[in-house]
Amino acid sequence: MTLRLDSLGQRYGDQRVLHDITLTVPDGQLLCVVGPSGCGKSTLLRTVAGLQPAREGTVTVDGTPVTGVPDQLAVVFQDYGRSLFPWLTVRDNVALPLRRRGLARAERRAEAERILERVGLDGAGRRHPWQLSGGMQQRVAIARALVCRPSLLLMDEPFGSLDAQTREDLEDLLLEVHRTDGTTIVFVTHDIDESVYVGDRVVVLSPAPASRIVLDLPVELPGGRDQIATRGLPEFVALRAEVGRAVRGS
Ligand SMILES: Nc1ncnc2c1ncn2[C@@H]1O[C@H](COP(=O)(O)OP(=O)(O)OP(=O)(O)O)[C@@H](O)[C@H]1O
Repeated sequence: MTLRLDSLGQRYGDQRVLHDITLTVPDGQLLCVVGPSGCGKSTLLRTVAGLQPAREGTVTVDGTPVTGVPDQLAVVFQDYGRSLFPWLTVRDNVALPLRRRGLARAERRAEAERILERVGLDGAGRRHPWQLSGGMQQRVAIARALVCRPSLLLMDEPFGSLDAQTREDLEDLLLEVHRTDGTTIVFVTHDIDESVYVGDRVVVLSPAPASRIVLDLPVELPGGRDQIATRGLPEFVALRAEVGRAVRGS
């Protein structure tokens, strides 16, 4: 799916949050959005998700203006603990979005198990979210987002509160999903290293108020991504420095 923002502006009352954001995310691109706290990253995602109407400008998905939650869209939030239903098993949490598809219960469960295996949670389907670690819960949230095979995936600081090892594992899981499914992904993070590691492209927003795009950087790195080797590449270090300078405004 191709996502297009055209002169997008957002405000809350008198507070101008986003200003003149123009951006095209081609089908299958993994775009990272980085910016200081409060610059409007979550607001941007909520607008793309159709949860909040654009105050200025337009958002289109495959040429159609977004007026409500687009079909084929899935969202993963940072706050995985609150996004899962504690009274449902892991498998039923993951299967929930399939209800709208009219699949029979057995089919929903089989599909949920298949996705759980893909995110490395085979065997956890009968447990409840509160019986899992934070990293496992976030895998469940990712599985639930993937179960409907979305064409557009929005992720709002999804790994922000995880320990470093779990975070790296989930970054690699995301890259694997992106490689095999070709999903268009908008990934919000405040972590500069993470943006360069997972992104095909990094967009940096200026500080509040009236945040705008101050850097739009393609990420071209040789070879496949590897947590140790990639982060040591001179190209990676140079891109990280460029994003860092843009975030700091210098
Ligand atoms: N529903 C709302 N009503 C009023 N103001 C809001 C609302 N949501 C966000 N804001 C304000 O808009 C600005 C941008 O918020 P937003 O959450 O989009 O930023 P962010 O870049 O995602 O921040 P962070 O990195 O801290 O999560 C902030 O000043 C915030 O207080």
